[in-house]
Amino acid sequence: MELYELQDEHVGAFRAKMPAAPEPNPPISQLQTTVVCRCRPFLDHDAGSFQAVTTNGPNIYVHKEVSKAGLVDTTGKVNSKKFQLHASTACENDESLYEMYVEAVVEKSKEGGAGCVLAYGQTGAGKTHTIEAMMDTMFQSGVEIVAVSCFEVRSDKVHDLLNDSEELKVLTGADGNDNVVGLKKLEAEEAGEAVKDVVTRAKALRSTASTNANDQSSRSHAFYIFFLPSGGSLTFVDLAGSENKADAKSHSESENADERLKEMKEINKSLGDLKECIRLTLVNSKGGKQQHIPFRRSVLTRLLRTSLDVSPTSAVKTTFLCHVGPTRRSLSMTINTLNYAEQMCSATNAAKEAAKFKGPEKWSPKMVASWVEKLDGGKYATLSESMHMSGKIFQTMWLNDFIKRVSAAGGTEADGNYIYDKFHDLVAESKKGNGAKKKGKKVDDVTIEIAEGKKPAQKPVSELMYGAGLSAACVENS
Ligand SMILES: Nc1ncnc2c1ncn2[C@@H]1O[C@H](COP(=O)(O)OP(=O)(O)OP(=O)(O)O)[C@@H](O)[C@H]1O
Repeated sequence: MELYELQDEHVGAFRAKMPAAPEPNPPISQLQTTVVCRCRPFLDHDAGSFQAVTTNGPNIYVHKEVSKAGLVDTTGKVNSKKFQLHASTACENDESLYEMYVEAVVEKSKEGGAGCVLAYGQTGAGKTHTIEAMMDTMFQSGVEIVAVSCFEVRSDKVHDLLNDSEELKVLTGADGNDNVVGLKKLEAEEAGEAVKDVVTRAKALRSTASTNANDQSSRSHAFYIFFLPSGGSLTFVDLAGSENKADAKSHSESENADERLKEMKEINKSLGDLKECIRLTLVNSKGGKQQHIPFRRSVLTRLLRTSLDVSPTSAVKTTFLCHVGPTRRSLSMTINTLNYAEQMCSATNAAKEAAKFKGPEKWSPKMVASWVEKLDGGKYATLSESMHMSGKIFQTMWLNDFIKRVSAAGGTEADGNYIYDKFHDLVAESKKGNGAKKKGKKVDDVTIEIAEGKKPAQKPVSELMYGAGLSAACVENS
């Protein structure tokens, strides 16, 4: 028996012992940003390498051979490392994948909102396969499309895939959003061909090349934008794959070696910028000192900015489909992809938690009284009864009036000063985004309620950048 077969047996035993994954709560379709891992099936060229990825609901395990002092265990033992996203899938067919993770995004666009489905991951992991299958399934399901635009981002420049790869500029509008200017928007009835065929034509113009990992590797980031009768839009993004040294080696042996290597560096740079934005999005969503997120570092991150908004009130409903290869051969890239996917997922979850936090100025009278009761271990508990006023009233109250109130309840001037200062500190804190989340700070166990059903008004798609639907002003009709 070959070693990889023994290793496969150990992975099989690991899978057999795995408990059933819990149902996602809340259901995936209710998330504004969803991060899913898709592991592509085994292909002929994977032969000779063991199955290094196990998917089980939100849990993804990667497996690596056990080795001691540089020697691989010859009995085939494997070690496992766990990652957690919103969901994961291995052998799901394309239709099921669409139903589970893409249909809700399409529905949002049908209602007039903005949706984005984005494929991320290493080269050869199946991004193009998935994005094309998701678009095809959408066409087959009869979604009505009124217009389409397609472009690619190559070497930090935008090229119109419906207009002979014409180079276009990205400009920042008065609203701060970045838009591709002059992009061709082909109306369905004007096109004289089905939208599906328009997309096929656009795909043919996209730059591809052969690499070690993939015969038909995409050398650019492709954006396909569909405009729906509701005014909503839906964007499918097929990112170029991140590459490792082995792929770089194949480039150095190819005919256009210099060009290929330059291309690879550009792709890795833009993906590096994207990773940095994801990393800092996580830092910021955890509260604490807010960091500058360098969205402007590359055209890719400028254009993905609204789709990277992980807050539950984000204007764009987004599904990130992170792709990994199934074998041991791609393990280091798989771990890298999952690390960033996990950061994105954590950022989404942290932003959701942060949104639950209600600043003290929004507290009910009961919450204010409860806070005073527990302040400094109950030192001011006897005054809490006289504190039945809303956080809003407390915030606008003058100090002398507050002290009078405290004195009437039997407190001292110093008590009044102290409580007044503490409350205003808390208001300032929450405005900085730190709120109750900041380490060492507690809003003294006051129940922080979620402002249910109070979502900010959705911006009309026409005001948003491409990811949320191309700004109508910036798309030139054919
Ligand atoms: N779910 C799948 N089912 C069957 N075949 C698949 C699947 N995913 C990927 N493949 C096959 O794997 C190969 C690589 O897939 P694909 O070109 O989509 O990778 P990619 O991630 O887009 O790569 P690159 O970044 O290099 O463009 C292709 O031959 C594709 O047909």
